[in-house]
Amino acid sequence: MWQAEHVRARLTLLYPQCDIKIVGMSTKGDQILDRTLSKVGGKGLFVKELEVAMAEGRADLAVHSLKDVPMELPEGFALAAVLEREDPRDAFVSNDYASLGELPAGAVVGTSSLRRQSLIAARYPHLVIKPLRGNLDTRLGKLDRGDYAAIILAAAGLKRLGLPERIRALLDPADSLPAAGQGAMAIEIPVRKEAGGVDLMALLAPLNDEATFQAVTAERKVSKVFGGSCQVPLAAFATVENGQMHLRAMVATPDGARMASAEVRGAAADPEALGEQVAELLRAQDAVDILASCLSEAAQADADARSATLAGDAPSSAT
Ligand SMILES: NCc1[nH]cc(CCC(=O)O)c1CC(=O)O
Repeated sequence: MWQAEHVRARLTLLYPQCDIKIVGMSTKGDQILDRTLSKVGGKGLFVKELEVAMAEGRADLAVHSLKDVPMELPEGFALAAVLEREDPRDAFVSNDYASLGELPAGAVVGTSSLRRQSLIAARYPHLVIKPLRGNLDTRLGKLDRGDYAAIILAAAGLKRLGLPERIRALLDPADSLPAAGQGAMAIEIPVRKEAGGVDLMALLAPLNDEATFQAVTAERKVSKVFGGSCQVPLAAFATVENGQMHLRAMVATPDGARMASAEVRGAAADPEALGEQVAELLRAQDAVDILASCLSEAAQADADARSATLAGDAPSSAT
């Protein structure tokens, strides 16, 4: 809702004659909270209902966290703008500790992101990672209740909601490489064919931030090359300065035991090529094999859960 309000405010400044209404919606990704996103089926969960509303003409555009937008949009939809990025980093949030490095052996860290899980497991094998889902208030509530010693959240969400003081430390991208698109908002529109309608793409173009657009295009390319799912730990993060891009990416197993990482620099004007290059470097480090082992592990975990249920055990829950 904050993001939708933000886009409305920006559009109202540009087009004061427009009356912009917000249609608040809750999506599957908001509703299913007892499973990690990778188990609910991943990307698309925060997006589908909004696309249905646009297809039915109940909405003209949708505002998303780009991180939750699938790499390939369904036929008939397009991204019209990517707004200037908020802080893309992961944030360490705790009431008792100032950083991951301070946490004692056995301390419980909350995150449901496979990417964050594998990065923490690789660097801090003495910590225990437990799932954590829900909106920001729910997650902070669980931390405050003492369920976790610390939790990892996107800094962008905390900053947008006016809670920057909850951030005890910002994780250096060199240690905790952000997810593709993290911290960026995107506007999705239906590509309507009928003549005489307004050209939404052109109307929204002034909200697009070119450097952010280039960075996230490269990041999303890497993700797309490796299947674009959030069933696997994958990070891709680009910065753009003076037309030059620095793109870093990583794939790993959830336990952090196997990891491939690579970086490239080049002209920001050709983000897809840089995405391809970094993907090529990752492939040379067995990225495909690493990801295949993640997927077979996930399939095995699902099969185990199913047979446990069949055997009469309580279904496993992620609380
Ligand atoms: N569904 C998870 C999600 N999608 C976008 C954000 C944060 C905001 C952003 O990255 O723009 C979050 C929460 C988190 O990672 O803590």
